[in-house]
Amino acid sequence: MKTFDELYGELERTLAERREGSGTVAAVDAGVHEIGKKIVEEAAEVWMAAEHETDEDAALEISQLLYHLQVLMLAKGITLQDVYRHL
Ligand SMILES: N=c1c2ncn([C@@H]3O[C@H](COP(=O)(O)OP(=O)(O)OP(=O)(O)O)[C@@H](O)[C@H]3O)c2ncn1[C@@H]1O[C@H](COP(=O)(O)O)[C@@H](O)[C@H]1O
Repeated sequence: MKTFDELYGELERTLAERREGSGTVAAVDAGVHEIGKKIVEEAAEVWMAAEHETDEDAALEISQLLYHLQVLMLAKGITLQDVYRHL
């Protein structure tokens, strides 16, 4: 288990080191357009799981959406602080 901030730090390191076999490296290399499409897909899966599946299923989909949002943040160079100051 890890927190939102811990995942962001891990992904930062993964990208800096361009870790072999990393889906995050591949996603960032694919670019913002492709990441954006994935975010829309994951958001729809969150909605469907929340309406039609279990809370555990919804939690899983939410975790995937959060991951892909972080991938977009890292692709754009948006930090946690950039986001948190709007919360
Ligand atoms: N938390 C996540 C995470 N959540 C979601 N995903 C990605 O999102 C996909 C889930 O999307 P779907 O349910 O649509 O599954 P899918 O249709 O098979 O998706 P695709 O593989 O086709 O894109 C997964 O297959 C992963 O590619 C994640 N990929 C990585 N992480 C974490 O990120 C860290 C770095 O991972 P790597 O970059 O892969 O080393 C590790 O701690 C991982 O646990």
